[in-house]
Amino acid sequence: MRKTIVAGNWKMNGTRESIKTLLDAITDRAMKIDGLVTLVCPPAVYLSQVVDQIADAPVAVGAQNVSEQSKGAYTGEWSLEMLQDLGCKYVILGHSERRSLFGESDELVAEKVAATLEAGLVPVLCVGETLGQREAGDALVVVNSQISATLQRIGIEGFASVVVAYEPVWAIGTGLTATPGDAQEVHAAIRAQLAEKDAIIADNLSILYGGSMNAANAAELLAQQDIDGGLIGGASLKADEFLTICAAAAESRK
Ligand SMILES: O=C(CO)COP(=O)(O)O
Repeated sequence: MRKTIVAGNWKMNGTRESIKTLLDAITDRAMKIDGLVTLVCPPAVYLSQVVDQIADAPVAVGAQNVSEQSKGAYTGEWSLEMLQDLGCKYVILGHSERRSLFGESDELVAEKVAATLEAGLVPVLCVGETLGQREAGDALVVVNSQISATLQRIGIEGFASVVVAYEPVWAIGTGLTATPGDAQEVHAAIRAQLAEKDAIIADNLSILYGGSMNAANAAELLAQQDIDGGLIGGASLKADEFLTICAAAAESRK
């Protein structure tokens, strides 16, 4: 059975104080429902604070990135072992901001996914096309090739423990959202690509949508057959918006 996952990617935002306030509001009202995961991904420097504050609340914690290296002379990086040590369960990998601003290639992202699986954490593998690629009619080709790079590295069995997030680059932080139909088309194409290798693994894979998802548009997106949750940026910084999306996700499981 697929999990429904609502993940807040806080990106590079917050202070100790603002994160405490936001998290208090989320943990107060987070729902404990079988198969529903509420996930927050704070900036790395605040991971420890967030893990401590969550205590027994039904909220999981993820990092926004990790090194593929295990330890040593990698100034500015952090390792999977460190994330494990903190009690972090998920890692967002291959976000389009990492790909475009920090030069992360498909191959590097695949390497990070493999290392994350090996460490027993759950990778949230992000894929998505640019506006130019969509306008050229290449959205599915681009997304399928991003998935292929990781598939080659970890094999289909690896996808039994991966979460995929489809985030069209043109929808991130722009207020433009993919129509439910367009998003569903890409989600179905990702699932079909993996189903060619293993139908059961593909069917159990959670595929999240990201890109200007908010309290107003979440229910319609989440109602799509192959949309199993959201990876939320801006709207995850407001507790009410985020919790409304979580409630829509809970409703979509019924
Ligand atoms: O990049 C995103 C989540 O990873 C989406 O960001 P927005 O929700 O701000 O568009």
